[in-house]
Amino acid sequence: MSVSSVFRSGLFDHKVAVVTGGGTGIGKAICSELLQLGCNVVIASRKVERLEAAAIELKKSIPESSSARVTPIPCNIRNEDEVKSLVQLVLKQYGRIDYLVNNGGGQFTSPAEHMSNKGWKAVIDTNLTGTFNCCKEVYTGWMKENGGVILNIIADMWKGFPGMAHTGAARAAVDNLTKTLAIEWASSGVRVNAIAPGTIFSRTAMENYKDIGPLIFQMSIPFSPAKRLGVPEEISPAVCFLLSPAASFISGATLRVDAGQSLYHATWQIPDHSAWPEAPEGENLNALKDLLKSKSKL
Ligand SMILES: CCC/C=C/C(=O)SCCNC(=O)CCNC(=O)[C@H](O)C(C)(C)COP(=O)([O-])OP(=O)([O-])OC[C@H]1O[C@@H](n2cnc3c(N)ncnc32)[C@H](O)[C@@H]1OP(=O)([O-])[O-]
Ligand SMILES: NC(=O)C1=CN([C@@H]2O[C@H](COP(=O)(O)OP(=O)(O)OC[C@H]3O[C@@H](n4cnc5c(N)ncnc54)[C@H](OP(=O)(O)O)[C@@H]3O)[C@@H](O)[C@H]2O)C=CC1
Repeated sequence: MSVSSVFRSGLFDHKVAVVTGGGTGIGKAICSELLQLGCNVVIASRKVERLEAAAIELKKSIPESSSARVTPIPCNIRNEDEVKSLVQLVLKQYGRIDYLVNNGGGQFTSPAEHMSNKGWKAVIDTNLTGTFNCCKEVYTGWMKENGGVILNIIADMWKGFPGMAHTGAARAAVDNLTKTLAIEWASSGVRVNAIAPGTIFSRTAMENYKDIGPLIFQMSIPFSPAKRLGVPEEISPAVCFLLSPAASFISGATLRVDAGQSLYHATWQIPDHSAWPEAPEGENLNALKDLLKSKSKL
């Protein structure tokens, strides 16, 4: 199927997408684009007022000719019962769930040694267990019999995630979960993929880090090969592509949408130290010592 025939207004007419964290940042950009393509969108997250305000704003994305609707449903993805009731409510209201976008998530910054057990669990429960809860309920409630597409938003954790060990571990696990579910659920006609964004600026993402938020995002700029931050509107097109029939042969894949950030150097600074064990004695170490001596003379 050619791209030009797929990406037109009405591509997702009468389809239904559930987007967790759909009221802010990346999630909101995804919902805006899906609505423009005719998709009905359910936005689900914890903060009711913010969710309802976002739904009102998102309605403006709906073309006049479209019958698409946006519905806010409060849900904490960490809570299995709340996820079950989310899926039941969507099926009652819309009768189908074609797409699930697991975008809701996040973390706080902390060196691993200072992370409390509660903080660790909060991040693992949100990003890993929350994603699993949503996948499982949407699959058993609808996609097992009817097919569909699942898209998991993960992160740039390819070189570990110093300063955010909990989220690095959770997102790597979701990368693996994506592959497992792509195979287990293939026979139901369900495709499962992931997107790993680079550093993506939005006001809400920055505010999550309170006072250090502006610094975290500013300091990331030199670490991007693009020498700028991404914005949510640079993630949503990739999401729509992977949900669309243009990606009908893509499953179990993780697409890095990061301007090459994951291939470039990392922000974590390792201070100079002499804590590492000495290299083994021998001609190579001697040659290395000679090299360092001659370097120090320069
Ligand atoms: C930078 C570039 C990359 C950007 C990537 C992005 O994702 S940007 C998008 C970013 N967007 C998001 O991240 C949005 C969503 N993120 C969130 O809602 C939170 O980050 C959450 C996932 C930790 C859940 O939090 P919650 O309050 O619902 O959870 P809770 O009440 O169940 O347990 C909380 C426990 O966690 C701990 N703890 C929490 N904060 C801190 C901290 N600052 N300091 C230290 N510790 C902290 C603490 O132990 C606390 O327990 P306590 O000591 O209070 O008894
Ligand atoms: N911005 C970036 O640089 C990057 C972001 N990401 C990931 O992309 C996703 C979107 O982040 P972004 O838009 O940038 O930041 P935001 O902080 O704007 O979005 C996070 C969203 O997740 C929702 N959320 C958090 N916890 C839960 C929960 N327990 N149940 C339901 N919803 C929840 C929040 O809504 P509410 O508070 O109402 O629950 C919010 O809408 C997140 O998973 C994030 O970690 C990954 C890599 C980089």
